[in-house]
Amino acid sequence: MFSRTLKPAASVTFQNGFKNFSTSSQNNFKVVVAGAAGGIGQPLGLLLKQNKLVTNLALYDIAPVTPGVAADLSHMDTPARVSGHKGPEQLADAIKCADVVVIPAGVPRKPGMTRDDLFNTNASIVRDLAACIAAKAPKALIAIITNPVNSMVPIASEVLKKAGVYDPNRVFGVTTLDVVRAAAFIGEINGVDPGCVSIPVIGGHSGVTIIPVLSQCEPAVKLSDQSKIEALTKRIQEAGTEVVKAKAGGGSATLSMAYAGARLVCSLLRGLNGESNVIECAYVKSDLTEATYFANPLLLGKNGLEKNLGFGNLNGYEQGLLKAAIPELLKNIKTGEDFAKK
Ligand SMILES: NC(=O)C1=CN([C@@H]2O[C@H](COP(=O)(O)OP(=O)(O)OC[C@H]3O[C@@H](n4cnc5c(N)ncnc54)[C@H](O)[C@@H]3O)[C@@H](O)[C@H]2O)C=CC1
Ligand SMILES: O=C([O-])CC(=O)C(=O)O
Repeated sequence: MFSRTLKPAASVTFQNGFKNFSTSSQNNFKVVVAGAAGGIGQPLGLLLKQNKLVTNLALYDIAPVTPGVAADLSHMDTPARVSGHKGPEQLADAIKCADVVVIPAGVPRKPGMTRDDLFNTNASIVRDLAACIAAKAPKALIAIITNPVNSMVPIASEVLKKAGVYDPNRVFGVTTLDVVRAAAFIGEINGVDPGCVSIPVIGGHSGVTIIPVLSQCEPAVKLSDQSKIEALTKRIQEAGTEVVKAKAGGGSATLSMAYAGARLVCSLLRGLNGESNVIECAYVKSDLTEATYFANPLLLGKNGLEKNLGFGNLNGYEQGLLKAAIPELLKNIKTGEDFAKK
């Protein structure tokens, strides 16, 4: 559907379509949504049920409505077979033989909270899900939506390490919404279809760790004034809070997140399916900076992360953003690792 070029970090095609699948598709992937009954989980299930690469869609949640969500989606006339799994005793069945597990399980923010305020509740949820994935589907690609993403990815990674099945190429923190938002805002500024905007967003997924690399945007952002570039950067960094405030206690972004999550899962499946030049930004184990996890454009393939494409040249302003992000990322990563090692 969309075709993008990401430069200078990569000069390959960047695609986010849900429907443009190669005719040689393997078409038999099992995708698990853990947290499937929630604000993100339900529309994410709706989008994944329409993905022709998904033949088996397993919906897991602890909420009583879970079998109902599965029954509801199963009436759609698309090929994916839907199963519902409610509660920890049905988790192993949901996870077994998964190709991709996407995790939106956990509590969202209310106004006045930071993503870090969610850590205490969400850390054990992600730890326990990761432990089950390690046992039942150790080769699955894991896409973590749950906040704080910057700490949840290190937790899942440590759990997989302890179980002896860690593969850094298979664990992704979902930062796709930052990319989607940046493209939406720039599309509006430039007066173009946001689907034609290619913009890498690097770093992590909270406040100052979200670094839109506006100097690499294609087409170029039509803002000449540095103060406007800074205001746009700030808006992208604080876009989650913008939604939290607008929902006034009713949670955080769900629909745009489901859209972004479905895009990443689709790209992971296209990579698994052998398609070439599939590129997405995500937060992964990294040695590009001092931070041991970092988000930037990645080439996806049959084993998950095929090649880390780096982040190319940053201008002076962006270098300053990176400098501000690193201490925060280091702190978030340590919090996650310390929790998992307890
Ligand atoms: N990475 C990103 O860009 C974004 C991340 N988020 C995060 O996604 C998470 C989910 O947000 P919403 O869907 O709005 O929340 P929600 O409260 O609507 O849904 C969460 C779901 O998780 C389920 N759940 C809780 N504990 C569970 C467990 N142990 N196993 C399985 N399911 C469990 C709940 O029953 C509920 O159905 C939050 O942590 C939020 O901050 C939200 C937006 C963007
Ligand atoms: O802001 C939040 O809490 C949810 C989130 O991560 C986002 O919308 O980017």
